[in-house]
Amino acid sequence: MFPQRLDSPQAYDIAKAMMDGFNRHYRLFRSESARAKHRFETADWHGQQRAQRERIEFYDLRVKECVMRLEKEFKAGAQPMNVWHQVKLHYIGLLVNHLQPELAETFFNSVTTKILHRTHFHNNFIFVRPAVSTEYIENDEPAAKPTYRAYYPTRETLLPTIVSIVENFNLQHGFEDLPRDAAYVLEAIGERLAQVKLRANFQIQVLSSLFFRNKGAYVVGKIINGFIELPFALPVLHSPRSGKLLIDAALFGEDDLQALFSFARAYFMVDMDVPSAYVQFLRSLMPRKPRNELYNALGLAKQGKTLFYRDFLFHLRHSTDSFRIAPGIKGMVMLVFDLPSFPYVFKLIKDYYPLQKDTTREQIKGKYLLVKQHDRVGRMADTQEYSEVAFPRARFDDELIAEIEKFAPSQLEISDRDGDGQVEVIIKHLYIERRMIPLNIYLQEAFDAGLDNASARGQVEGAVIEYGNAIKDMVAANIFPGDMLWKNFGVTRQGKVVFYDYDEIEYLSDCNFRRVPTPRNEEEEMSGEVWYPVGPRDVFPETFAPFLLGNDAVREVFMKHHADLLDVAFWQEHKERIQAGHVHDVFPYERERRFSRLYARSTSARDLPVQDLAESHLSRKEPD
Ligand SMILES: Nc1ncnc2c1ncn2[C@@H]1O[C@H](COP(=O)(O)OP(=O)(O)OP(=O)(O)O)[C@@H](O)[C@H]1O
Repeated sequence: MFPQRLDSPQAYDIAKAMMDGFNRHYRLFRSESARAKHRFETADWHGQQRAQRERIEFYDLRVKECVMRLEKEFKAGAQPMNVWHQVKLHYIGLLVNHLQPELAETFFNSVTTKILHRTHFHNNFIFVRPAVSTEYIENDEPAAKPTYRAYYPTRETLLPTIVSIVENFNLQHGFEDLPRDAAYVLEAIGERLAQVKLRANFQIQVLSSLFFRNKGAYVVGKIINGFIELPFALPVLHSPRSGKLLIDAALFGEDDLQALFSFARAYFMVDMDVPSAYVQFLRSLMPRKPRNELYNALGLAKQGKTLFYRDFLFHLRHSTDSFRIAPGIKGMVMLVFDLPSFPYVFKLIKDYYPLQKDTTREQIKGKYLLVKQHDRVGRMADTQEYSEVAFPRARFDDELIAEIEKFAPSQLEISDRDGDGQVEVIIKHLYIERRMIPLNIYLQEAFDAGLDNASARGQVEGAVIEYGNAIKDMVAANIFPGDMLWKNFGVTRQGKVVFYDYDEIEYLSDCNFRRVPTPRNEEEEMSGEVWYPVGPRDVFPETFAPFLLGNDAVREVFMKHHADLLDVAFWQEHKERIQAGHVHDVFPYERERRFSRLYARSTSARDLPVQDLAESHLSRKEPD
């Protein structure tokens, strides 16, 4: 029970020190995100990638600092429960006019659980649910930017409005030809508005900060007319020709936006006063995207993790199915399980691996961390790392328990640790990621349907093309997946192929791509074994074929679209380009969507023949 009197002389000071710790964290996080604009303006791509990587570490560093301060100044761990209750009440008081209360609550939880030991009883001390609302928060200071701005164009003023939307971001680097690009955007919008009556509330709402990632900056907003809302994003890039800025494409609708904000991409850098207001706005553009993934996409991963866990507990209460071993071929190093009614998988590192997997728990964790910090280019699933996760024992099927007892006993505790009468399965360390359809299962479904069936053939063709594209995107981003078997890739809701098996991943620049040497004698030639010496990072692309291309239909599509993946020169050239310092372009939309493909850059969009514009309408959507 909470005390009715706040009589501890130290409680306020502890709460205040904790709040100072959070404020320092958010100040540093925000200024690093805000500097993305300058890095974009000056085309400092290596700097942008470094900052994206380093910012991920900020949170844990600040939590550690804060724990140390509380221990040193207040002997926080030795304070009685009564004082901790008061600390929480004071902290809630400090949250009332805070602009990031939900993040500050999560920070409180992180610090408190480090100081006090995690038990059910201590749920009283942390924020299991938010105590302070995030609705309608705005920074009222005169110099503060609003979360979004509204523009009220007419049909006649749409073009200058688009120009001023972009100019208002005040980018300190000139555009190649902004009126030209605005005309392209206008064409794209015009197609959607042509037959529509403009209503009294016709407006364009645009988030006040740009979204930066890699070599791009994105304007994000929505067009509102009557009861219709149309989400859009405009990618701004540096032109490879002139070095000046240009709007590269116009993305519209929920699917385009989902692809931009995909869990398989790196996090954005956005200068935000009130992150919850950004999340609320983004949620109105993508209502089916869980809030935890939006926080993740904004680089606020700890908040993402907190929300995910709350959603998960809520889902557990409102479902009755059981955790089971995930469908597909079992992993050699990872033990994977899922809950059928819930769209995520849970992965734990096994205690034992077969001989061919020469690795350790620490090395595997290192590979997962590498992926987290690297640009995932839409091709590598993001994972959230959890420790000491408790599940109700009654919801685990016995086969799964037996599997964990056999392969990962060090990770398993089955007990009523918190003494509430409910036996729990407690897993020491887990990764959680989005569930996909394993590519081998996806292909098998098509084979089972019979390849004389056009849709099954299309499924194989699409999957094999996407598989090769996924590898090529990773290669461009300096990632060699290591194990490229079909089973290590998954297919997302929108048909995109994404990699998820990270234990053998390497930087491409660390690999040696080699040809298989010519045998020197008959004995070598006839040998069924590898007779030539192989170094730990040697890769022989011509040997991929037997593992991948056993099926004729698959082989035909693969050889038509991706035969270069079997050629050592392909890999070597990419390695050299990366070593020369080239930073790849990542387009979170199909290349056909680029204005440079749709329209000849030199002509004004208004001069284009009508069918060219109509074609742009037909271009395929980028799947997520
Ligand atoms: N995100 C996911 N969605 C759906 N199924 C998954 C996912 N991740 C893993 N799986 C399933 O679990 C299996 C093992 O996962 P994973 O490939 O990560 O383990 P591994 O031990 O690293 O594999 P390997 O033995 O190839 O090294 C996969 O083959 C797949 O069937």
